Amino acid sequence: MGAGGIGGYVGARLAEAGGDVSFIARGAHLAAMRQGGLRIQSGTGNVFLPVVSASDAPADIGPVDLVIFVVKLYDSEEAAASLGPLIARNTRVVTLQNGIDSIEILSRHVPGDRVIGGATYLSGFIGSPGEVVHAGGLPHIFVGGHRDPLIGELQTLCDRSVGLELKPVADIDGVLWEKFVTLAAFSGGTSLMRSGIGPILSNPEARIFIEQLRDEGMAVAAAAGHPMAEGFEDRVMTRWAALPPHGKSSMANDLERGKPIEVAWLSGRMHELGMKLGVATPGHTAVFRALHLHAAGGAS
Ligand SMILES: NC(=O)C1=CN([C@@H]2O[C@H](COP(=O)(O)OP(=O)(O)OC[C@H]3O[C@@H](n4cnc5c(N)ncnc54)[C@H](OP(=O)(O)O)[C@@H]3O)[C@@H](O)[C@H]2O)C=CC1
Ligand SMILES: CC(C)(CO)C(=O)C(=O)O
Repeated sequence: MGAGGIGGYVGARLAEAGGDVSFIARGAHLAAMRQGGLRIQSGTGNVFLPVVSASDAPADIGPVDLVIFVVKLYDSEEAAASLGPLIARNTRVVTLQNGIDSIEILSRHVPGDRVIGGATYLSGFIGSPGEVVHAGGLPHIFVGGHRDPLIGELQTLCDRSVGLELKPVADIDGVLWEKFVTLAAFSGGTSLMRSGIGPILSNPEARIFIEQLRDEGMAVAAAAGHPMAEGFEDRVMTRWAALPPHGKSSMANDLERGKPIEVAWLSGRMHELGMKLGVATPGHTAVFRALHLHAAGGAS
């Protein structure tokens, strides 16, 4: 559901590994996929699927074993409400969306015990209709449901794939919070400073700002009962260093293209939690307020 930067990439890799994958997309991207298939440009090997099952109507596809839910957060409510025709008695819905709100949103539309949280450090975007660019990042996809046989089947498929490393975990909440803190800093920093991560880390003032965002996120997470585990700062650096110097967050890419942005669920959520929990978040509050102007896309 949402065959974009992440959904298009992950779906194509699963199809390449032999999975039976249908893509839910819309607009020019859907039209191009129907006409000419789906192309993935990737440093770990390009993919071309000349014929794909793709539709904007879940009813055209019908019940499936697993839905991978990767629309933007601002499209979640509508997309989740449309999932009905895909859901059978044993269907699982795995969300790889950023932030900490996705499971709750999905659980308003799908029975909560079918919803499985997840997070990925892959990076991708739609380069042109029908083409997804894999921009690097780490290939890891963390998911809950570590004892679920369906996740076991997904694991088998990912093990056969190129470039997808599925990691089922017992504590998905911890993973989601760690991704949230890491990403809120990365997205806020690369969006507000309009720069890739390389120049930010090598400029002393810019680096202080992105590290401040990281530290504010850590303080908020701790106050919310989700302290970052030992070695967090090192893991953040490893993730940021895995991206090319010009690598930006998906939010920064969307901002540049005049698309709506997920700031309310990232720096905005940090700001809101900070107010509620009594944690100062001057950096995230500044990002949220400054980018609020562009939250709905359009104007630049
Ligand atoms: N991109 C990345 O590198 C990463 C993204 N994420 C997270 O994954 C999620 C998805 O991001 P990303 O892959 O970048 O998103 P994209 O915008 O690239 O892809 C989402 C696609 O879903 C389509 N879509 C939305 N709603 C519907 C619908 N109801 N029916 C059919 N198609 C629909 C969108 O169409 P349209 O374009 O017309 O809106 C778009 O093509 C976000 O929460 C993001 O934060 C997580 C890790 C990395
Ligand atoms: C930083 C990244 C690519 C994960 O590595 C991401 O989650 C995003 O840009 O939204």
